Amino acid sequence: MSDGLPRAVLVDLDGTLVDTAEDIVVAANRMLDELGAFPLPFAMVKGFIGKGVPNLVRRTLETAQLAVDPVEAQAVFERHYLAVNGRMGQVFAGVEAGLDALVRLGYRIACVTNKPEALATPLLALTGLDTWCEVLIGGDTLVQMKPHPEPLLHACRLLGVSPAHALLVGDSAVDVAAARAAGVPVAIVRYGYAGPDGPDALGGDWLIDSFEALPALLAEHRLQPAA
Ligand SMILES: O=C(O)COP(=O)(O)O
Ligand SMILES: [Mg+2]
Repeated sequence: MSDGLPRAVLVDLDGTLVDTAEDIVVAANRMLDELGAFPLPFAMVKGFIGKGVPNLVRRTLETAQLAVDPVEAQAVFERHYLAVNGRMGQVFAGVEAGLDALVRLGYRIACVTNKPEALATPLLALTGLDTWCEVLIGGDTLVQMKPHPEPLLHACRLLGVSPAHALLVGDSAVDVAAARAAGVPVAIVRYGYAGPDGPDALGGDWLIDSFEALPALLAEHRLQPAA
């Protein structure tokens, strides 16, 4: 039963909306090449995605045993990433149809990602996902990024929705931790970048195979849009 409050769906980007791993790994390996190191295997760099670009660059440098300034290396990574951003990245099956159904039902959508704004904004535009996402909180929009609760709380404030009346859809332990700290229910996609133990081990409230499952899940749990 609806109490007339507006409802929102907060969505993660990498591994949830878009399969960005190939673009990210290419950019990381071009950074290593420019800095004079050999490339790292795809699965290894993919495992560094989810805790923001500074963490990904730091772990890539450590693994390649490169002693260079991480801030300078990050600038190199971001230059290469901007050049390939969205080239190989694919929107996961069901995302567009699921988001479209949610918006038609009256849900408001915010993208809450640890990807910096300068990379997330063009990716949402290139993929057309900005059609449905009315708010973007990037990894550098605020002082804190996920797993801190503030990006989720800030998105809720911008959409005028209480955290308990929002839902986060994500793919990683960082998403679950941020959601728990913010008091936002969380659904985990089975197809994302969950890490070695898989999505079942993350402890989300629900596991979904596709965004197309969201309208029914939200209705069942009474996270309904305003009447
Ligand atoms: O940039 C990252 O590390 C991952 O970003 P995400 O929060 O969209 O998964
Ligand atoms: Mg993610």
